[in-house]
Amino acid sequence: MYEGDIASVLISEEQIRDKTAELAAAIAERYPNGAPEGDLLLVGVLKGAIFFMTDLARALPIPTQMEFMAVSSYGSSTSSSGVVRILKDLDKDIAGRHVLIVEDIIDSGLTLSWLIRNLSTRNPASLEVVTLLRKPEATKLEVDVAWVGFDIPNEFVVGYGLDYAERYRDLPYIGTLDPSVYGG
Ligand SMILES: O=P(O)(O)OC[C@H]1O[C@H](OP(=O)(O)OP(=O)(O)O)[C@H](O)[C@@H]1O
Ligand code: HPA
Ligand SMILES: [Mg+2]
Repeated sequence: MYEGDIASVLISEEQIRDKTAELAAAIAERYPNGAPEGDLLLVGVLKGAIFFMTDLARALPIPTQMEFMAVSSYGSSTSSSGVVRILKDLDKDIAGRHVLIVEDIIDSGLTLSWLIRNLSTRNPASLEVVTLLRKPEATKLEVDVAWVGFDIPNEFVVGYGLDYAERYRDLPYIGTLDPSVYGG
């Protein structure tokens, strides 16, 4: 699949599975009796977080509900446009709910810092973040994140939900993209 486009496998399927189980156990400790004001509400950030969100929900030993929000700042580029747009808002009110934002990656930090600010104004009972990946060298805006799966080098990655121009999301692992694909 995608022969020649992937320069290297950075994180294997098995590593993703093990890390998801580890994160789920850590998250469950934070909500020992589930969330008191109704089930924990997972807010997945489309589209990148879809695979992580569904795997995490199934690994969590506490009841959860799911909402999705779509925001976009990358389009078909490998760097953030700097402008975050809501493409799809939450369907439900989150006031009084325990909310866990589920992200695939924190790169510049722009998307998440914007999202935290936006969701905070809706008065959730608590608001935490779990991200599978983070690029510490690329982060421009520090974001308070409770759980991070992997810190990775500052390279453009694809797979397991992450795209380049909408491609490669369906890869089961996370890999680096050969620069020839985006003309680098
Ligand atoms: O920390 P940042 O520099 O803001 O980058 C992180 C965000 O960028 C990607 O989303 P994208 O805008 O590509 O939308 P997508 O998930 O639909 O691919 C990714 O899924 C994160 O949401
Ligand atoms: O490295 C990345 N890959 C894919 N999408 C992204 N969005 C932010 N950073 C990345
Ligand atoms: Mg994208």
